[in-house]
Amino acid sequence: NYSVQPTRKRLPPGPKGHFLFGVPSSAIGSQPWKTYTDWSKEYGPLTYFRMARRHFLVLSSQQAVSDLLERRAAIYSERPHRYMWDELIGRGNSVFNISSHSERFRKYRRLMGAGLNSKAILNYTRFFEQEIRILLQSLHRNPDAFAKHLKRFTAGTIMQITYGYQVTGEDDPFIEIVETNNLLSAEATKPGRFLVDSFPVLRFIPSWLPGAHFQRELERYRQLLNRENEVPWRWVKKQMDEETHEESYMSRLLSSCPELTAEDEDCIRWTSAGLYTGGADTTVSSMQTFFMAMALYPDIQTRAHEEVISVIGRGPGEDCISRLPSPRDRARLPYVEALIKEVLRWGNTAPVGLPHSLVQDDEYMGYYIPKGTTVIANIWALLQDPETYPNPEIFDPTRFLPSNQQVIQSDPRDFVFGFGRRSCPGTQFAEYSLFLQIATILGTYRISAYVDKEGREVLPEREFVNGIVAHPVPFQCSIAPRSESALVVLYTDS
Ligand code: HEM
Repeated sequence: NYSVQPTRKRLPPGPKGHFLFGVPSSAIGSQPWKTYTDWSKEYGPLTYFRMARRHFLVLSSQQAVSDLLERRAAIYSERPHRYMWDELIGRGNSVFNISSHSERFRKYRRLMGAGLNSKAILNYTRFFEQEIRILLQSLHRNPDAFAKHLKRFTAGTIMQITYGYQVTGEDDPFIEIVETNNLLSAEATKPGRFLVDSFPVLRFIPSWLPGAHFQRELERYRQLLNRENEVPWRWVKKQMDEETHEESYMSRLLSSCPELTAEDEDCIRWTSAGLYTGGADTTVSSMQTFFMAMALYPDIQTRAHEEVISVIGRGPGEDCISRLPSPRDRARLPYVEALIKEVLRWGNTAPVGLPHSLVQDDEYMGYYIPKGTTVIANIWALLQDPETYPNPEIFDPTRFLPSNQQVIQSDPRDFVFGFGRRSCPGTQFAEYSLFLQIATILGTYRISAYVDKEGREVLPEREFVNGIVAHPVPFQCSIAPRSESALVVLYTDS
C-alpha cells in the first residue's frame, strides 16, 4: 500500500505555463521526446507540468521508471481517462484504455498471453513464411518502395494470425478499416482535442451551441470505429460456420469453449482488434530503422551477413542463404540478435510509450504526485542516456555481446516494450517478426547508401517524425539482391 499523506505538497519541478491554462500543447511541439529530454536537463528525472486541469509527470531516468511504473505498478497502471474517447465514443473497453483494475483487463491479458506467447508464435510460422516470400519478391521488383513492402508484410502477418484472413493488396477492405481507426484514434486522442475532456459538464449543453459540435461528431466516430470489432468477427464466424476457416487467434478462442458468453465474445473481439493497432506501425518503424542503420554502417552489415550465411548455409548463388531462417536459428545467431537489440535502442519506435495514470496520491523523491496524474515514460531519454549507453548516437551491436573490454549494456527490451502490468503483450510476436525479416534480408540483399544522379552518396539522417509511433524521416537507400538465382529459389520455394 503506497498511500501517503504528505505534510507539505511539493510538486516535482517543471515548466509553469499560464496560471489558468498551464503549458500550451505548442510548447511540447511535434517531437515530444526531444522537449521532454531538454526539460529533464533543466528539471531532473521528474518533470511535472499542467495542461488546463490535467496534470502530467514525465519520467526520464531508468531509476524513476522502474521505481514507479514497475515496483509500484499496482497504482501506476491505469490509463488517463478521456471522457470523449472512453465514454462518449465508447472506446473505454479497448485493450489500450481498459482499466487495469477491472476483471476485463485480467481477461484481456490472459487471452493475449495465450495467443501471443513464444509457443503460440511457432504455430504461425507458415503465415510468416508466406508473407516473407512476398516481401522478398516486392523488394526485388520495386526496391524504392521498401517502406510500403514492410507495411504489407506486417499487415499481412497480423491479419493472418489474428483472423486467418489473407490481405489482398493495397486497397484491402480490412486494412482500410483498421487504418481508418488508427487515424481516427490519433486525431481524437490528441491532448486538448475536445474541451469536454477537461470540462465534462459540457456534455449537457445543446449540440447547436458553439463549442458543442463534438456531439455531432460522436455518431460518425462510433460508426466508423465499431466496424473494427464487427466486420472481421462476422467474417471469421461465417468462415467457421462453413468450415472454410484458417486457424487463427480469433477462431481458436471462439472454438475453445462450447459455451462462450456474449461478454467472452466481446473480449475476444476487443483483443483481436488491438493486435493490428499495437503491432502494425511499431514493427514497420523498427524495420525502417534497420534499413537506415545498414545503409550507414556497411561493416556491421557485412559481419551480420557472414554470420547468417555461416549458420543457415550458402545457397546456389554466391552470397545468398540456402533456405529461410527458422525460429531455431535465433539462438545460433548472437550477432544478429545483438543487432536487433541495437535497432530497438538506436531507433525510436515508441519514444514516449503509452501514457499511464495513477489511482491514488503518491510521494516519490520527496515530491507529491496527485492521483489522476498522467505519467509518461520518456523511453527515448532512457535509451540515449550516455551513462547507460556510451556514445548513444553510434549504432553498435557489440554493446550487447560479452567482451573483455566492456560490460554488457542494459537490454533495451526492458524499456522499449513499456512497463509493469501494461507492458506490451506483443513482444514475442514483434521479436520473431523482426528476426525473420532481418535475418532473411541480411542473407539475401545488400543495402547501401543511395547514390544520386551526380554519383554522390546521400546518407540518411537519423531523424524521426512524430506519432504515438515515430518513424524515420523518409529516406532512400539502395537495395540489391546478393544473388538473383538464389533469391528466386527462396521466394518460389513453398
Ligand atoms: C517493435 C515492436 C513493438 C514495440 C516497440 C511496442 C511497444 C509497446 C509499448 C511501449 C506499449 C505500451 C506499454 C505501456 O503502457 O507501458 C505497447 C502496448 C501494447 N502493444 Fe506493443 N509494441 C510492439 C509490437 C507489438 C505487437 C507486434 C503487438 C501485437 C501483435 C502489440 C500489441 C500491443 C498491445 C495490445 C498493447 C496495449 C497493452 C495494454 O494497454 O495493456 N505490440 N507496445
